[in-house]
Amino acid sequence: MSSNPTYPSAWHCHTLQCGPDSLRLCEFGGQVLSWCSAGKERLWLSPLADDSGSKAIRGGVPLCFPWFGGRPGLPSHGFARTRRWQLLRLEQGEQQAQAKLAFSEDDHTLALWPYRFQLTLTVTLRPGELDLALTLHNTGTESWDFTAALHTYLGMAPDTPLPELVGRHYFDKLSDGQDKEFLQPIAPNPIDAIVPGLGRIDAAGLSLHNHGSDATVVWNPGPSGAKALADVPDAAFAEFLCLESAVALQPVTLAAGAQYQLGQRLRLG
Ligand SMILES: O=P(O)(O)OC[C@H]1O[C@@H](O)[C@H](O)[C@@H](O)[C@@H]1O
Repeated sequence: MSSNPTYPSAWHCHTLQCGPDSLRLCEFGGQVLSWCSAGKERLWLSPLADDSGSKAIRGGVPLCFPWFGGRPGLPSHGFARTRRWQLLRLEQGEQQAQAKLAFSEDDHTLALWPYRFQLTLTVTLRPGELDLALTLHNTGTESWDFTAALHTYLGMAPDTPLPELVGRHYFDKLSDGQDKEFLQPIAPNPIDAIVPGLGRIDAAGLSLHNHGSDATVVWNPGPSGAKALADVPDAAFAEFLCLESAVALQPVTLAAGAQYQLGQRLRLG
């Protein structure tokens, strides 16, 4: 297993290589940080991302669980992105490379959310393709509800044309969930949209396929929002767009012993 010395040691990073394509991921948060395909970085990672290994990393693909969004007095987007995951497997290959990480309850998570679970993230890299599959397993004896997201930060301008979104209705988190119609271009205004459904989105030569989700979340803080975020450089709102595969509209109830999969596949072309 190779670890990556260029990222903070507190993140515990590893590299996947598949032919010329490469990917970096870390045990902290079970988070993918970088995906280089066809010679280009496809994700965005903030140069000001917290490097302590105790706060959420701004960029890559944070995993939100067991809730998406905020809850009074509890960590934003749950706790999965701020805990260390266990690397189970890392396999390199010319046609396919794969990593598997897992995360289960511990005393810290039980104090915040009193349920037993196992999350498994399978990251599969193929030439021109990244597949992310998050399996949620209820390992306890009672059912629990969750919302969740693969909070993907794409390294593309927020005014990138998104033809599948134009004209669709969304819930606007910036105005108390009001129903609005999606218009382009987004930038330079902030956007925080929960768009029901939407299995596939094309964005600047990249296609995204979401599965297991009830919505795609589109987020960019805009200039004023970026200024308010300590871990985003002021002008960097123009460098990324989050297109998230999410269970955000309706919590899913998972019975004891049951499993659920939420995923996103990104493909060039
Ligand atoms: O700053 P955080 O906790 O990583 O969240 C960033 C954004 O994540 C998005 O998914 C949410 O819809 C936004 O409301 C939120 O501001």
